[in-house]
Amino acid sequence: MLVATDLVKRYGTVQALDGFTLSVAPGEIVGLLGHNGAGKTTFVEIVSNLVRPDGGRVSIDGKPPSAARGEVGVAPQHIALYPSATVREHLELYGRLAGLRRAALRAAMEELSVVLRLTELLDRRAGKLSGGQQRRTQAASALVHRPALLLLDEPTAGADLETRQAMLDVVKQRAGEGAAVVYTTHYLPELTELQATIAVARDGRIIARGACDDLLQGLPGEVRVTLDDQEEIALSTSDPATTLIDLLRRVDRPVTAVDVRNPSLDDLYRSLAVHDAS
Ligand SMILES: Nc1ncnc2c1ncn2[C@@H]1O[C@H](COP(=O)(O)OP(=O)(O)OP(=O)(O)O)[C@@H](O)[C@H]1O
Repeated sequence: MLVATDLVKRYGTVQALDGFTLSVAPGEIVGLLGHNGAGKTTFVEIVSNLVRPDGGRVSIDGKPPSAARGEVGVAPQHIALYPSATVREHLELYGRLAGLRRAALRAAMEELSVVLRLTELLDRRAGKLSGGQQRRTQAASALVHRPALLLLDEPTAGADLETRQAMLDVVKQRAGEGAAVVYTTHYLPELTELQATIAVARDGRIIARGACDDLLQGLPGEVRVTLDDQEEIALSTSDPATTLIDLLRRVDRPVTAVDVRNPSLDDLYRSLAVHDAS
């Protein structure tokens, strides 16, 4: 669905993208990770036709971004709503811009209002909504025309639990219906919940890409055993089960608690030394 190859983008002396390559299949959710400044937003802006690359190619269902705008839904990182327009007016505007009319527009608005918990807010002005309510309105505006490609740039930044869950639900639903999704986030557990594949960006390119389980293979997990006098033994291991059995054989005091932690996305992130560079 989305194929981006060797994208290059410079801003003066800053190399925002430096050979950024990423493909997303229909129905796939790609969790795009990376430190601040890694190039994630620049990539999203190029695919949404807001920014022109200096080099490389983007194909959306075989078309360049300029010819594929109707197939793309974008929820930018920063809130971009019209403060004096209501939630309903936003949905109508974005739906109409994408060619939806009358019954089809009403049905799309109603469905999204339910799933993004906006029904009670439809006649409120966007400028008067809370941050989470604005996030949901922004996502609804991106989704109303059922785009085949969804670009969600940190859609849950600053969101409370209800907003986060609504966002995850709608993303799963749309991917289940065949949409390709690029989902940038710094909250790694969301990607596990979304069963996303992972792409890690660093310095303007993708340095790791694949299924979560494959990327985690071989990374160390942790085994933690607490003894009766509260002493704790913690071992880093790539084979937690065997390490635990060995450890339990060796300790000669009563064990009061055992904790086995398999490698997580946090460990992957750390192993790639992806630190917040801001
Ligand atoms: N319009 C611009 N003008 C100048 N520099 C820019 C512009 N947009 C992005 N950059 C620079 O390009 C680099 C990549 O920025 P980008 O916003 O793509 O990173 P990001 O991975 O989305 O970061 P974050 O996680 O903070 O959102 C950064 O060094 C940034 O300062």
